[in-house]
Amino acid sequence: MATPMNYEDGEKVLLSTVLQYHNKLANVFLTPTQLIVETSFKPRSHDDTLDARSAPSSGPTTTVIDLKEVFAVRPERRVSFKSTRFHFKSGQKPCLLAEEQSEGTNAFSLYQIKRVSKFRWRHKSALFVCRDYGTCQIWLNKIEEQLKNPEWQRPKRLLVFVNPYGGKKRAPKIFNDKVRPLFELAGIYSEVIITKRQYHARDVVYDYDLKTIDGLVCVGGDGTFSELLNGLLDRTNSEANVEQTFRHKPVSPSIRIGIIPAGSTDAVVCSMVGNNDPVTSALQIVLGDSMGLDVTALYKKEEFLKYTLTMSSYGYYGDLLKDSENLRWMGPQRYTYSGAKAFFANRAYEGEVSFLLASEEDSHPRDHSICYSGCEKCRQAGLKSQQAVSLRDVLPEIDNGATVQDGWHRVKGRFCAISLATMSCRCDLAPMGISSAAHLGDGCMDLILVQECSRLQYLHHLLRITDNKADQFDFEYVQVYRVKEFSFQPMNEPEDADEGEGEEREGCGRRWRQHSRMKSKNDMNSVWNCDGELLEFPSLYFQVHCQLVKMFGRGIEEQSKEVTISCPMCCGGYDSDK
Ligand SMILES: Nc1ncnc2c1ncn2[C@@H]1O[C@H](COP(=O)(O)OP(=O)(O)OP(=O)(O)O)[C@@H](O)[C@H]1O
Repeated sequence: MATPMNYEDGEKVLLSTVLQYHNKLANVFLTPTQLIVETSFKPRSHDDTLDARSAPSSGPTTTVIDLKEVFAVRPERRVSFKSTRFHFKSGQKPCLLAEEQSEGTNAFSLYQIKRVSKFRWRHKSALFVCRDYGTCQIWLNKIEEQLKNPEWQRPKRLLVFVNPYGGKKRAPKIFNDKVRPLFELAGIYSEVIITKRQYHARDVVYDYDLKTIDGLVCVGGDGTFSELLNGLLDRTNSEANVEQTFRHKPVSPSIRIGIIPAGSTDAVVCSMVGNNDPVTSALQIVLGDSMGLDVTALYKKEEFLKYTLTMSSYGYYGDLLKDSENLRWMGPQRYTYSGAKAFFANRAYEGEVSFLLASEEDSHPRDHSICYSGCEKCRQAGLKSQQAVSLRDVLPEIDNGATVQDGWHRVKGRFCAISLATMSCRCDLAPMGISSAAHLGDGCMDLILVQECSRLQYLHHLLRITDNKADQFDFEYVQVYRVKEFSFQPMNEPEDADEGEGEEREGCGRRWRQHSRMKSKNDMNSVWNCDGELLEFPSLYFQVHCQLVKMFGRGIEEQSKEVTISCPMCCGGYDSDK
């Protein structure tokens, strides 16, 4: 075994030996963050076990494996050097081959992610063969040690909720076939709870001993995630003695949440990853990447109702959801069907919207800046929010008939749709999202107002949402603002609202209730669709909180990076697609 030294880039070399890598001999170096494989066989002076004259004369290839993208190292069955395809001339075999008789395994595999297509990840393995058992053990131990780098915050124990009811009811199969094997390979222990009813995940999270786990994972849709998030935030606030009163300051939970998409819309995952591929999401959890996600607190007038994450919408999307609730048997197709019905009804609702604009430096919904992994806007916003800097002082001029008072802007009118997007809300039907330039962690919401218009005009707007290159806001009857707070007052306030039957439970300063049963008795009004939950009370107030929750994930990668092991030899590696 060679003595420690520095590699060419200055990184400390922890181990260096000649190993066999994809049937070729290679100088292999382990640093704290990389495994460097030099397959041009030029033995270094530190390795005296090789006969330099025996080096094959293939061209030089250096492969750098980023350990941040390696999630497991595992011993393999012993590999006989004789069975490998060396073509050394007689008398030129390197002397390490003579040690093949020793006991125990002499081979290990390194499991790392690979990018197979836009935003989709899979994993592959690379086999390394050592001269003997002892060398193999040293490599295994040293690599395992590096993979435990505390900065990478990789989870070891997870509490997983699997919703067998949402989407196409495939969550249990997705978890067992695609996710569990990856977690096991990465050495993650997961306690699995199959949800048995609505709010099951929320109730468990409220009481579970969270100190025993490194993260929460839900296998389901946006609704399942919303329940989990609400349970966690309620609990965190309660433990910090924060009453969830009007415009309260919620406390950020220390535990992270991951989502494996298995719902109908999966807008959170699509907005965070770029697709709703369960394997990609599982691999992002395994790697332990973290990112902050904005959360919006929702109030019925001044009474706190819940936290939302994706989109809250009144009018078209509210009517659509209300109609689709009785059509769950249709699966995700119900949204297309109910969407068509709501479109032909072409209703507009009267009311007044009030909003507090984000400051100019927070950017604009039409600035075409997509929130990619490592987004600078979100990074800056996260820093500002930590420093508790108020961004409400600078308010730009706005047009479209809005009046300004006390920093609040007000627009009265009749609206086909009023939507608030806390994130871009990508999904199959809206590949770039409801608001493509919305950010995941900038502490802002995009407010989209579609004034009363004809069916044809509304269709133009809707079609542009499905077109990933078009600007869905470029119409005189559509206005879009980046806001921090928002409220809606219908012109015909319902006098009486049925507070609903069903489950109630004391939460910190509020009563958990099946909000969907709150019924407005006024047909002049629409309903709110908040994260896919129906709220039949029109007067709502929203306030966004910058990066309130920490998620497992890294955001949408701007462009497919090169495959980490970029040499022809790795093509024979194990492919998780197989
Ligand atoms: N065993 C169960 N039986 C009935 N409902 C359940 C059960 N487990 C969970 N639920 C409820 O199912 C609801 C819908 O789940 P989920 O949001 O995951 O799927 P979805 O609505 O199809 O997807 P999306 O929200 O992405 O459109 C959740 O609100 C959850 O409370």
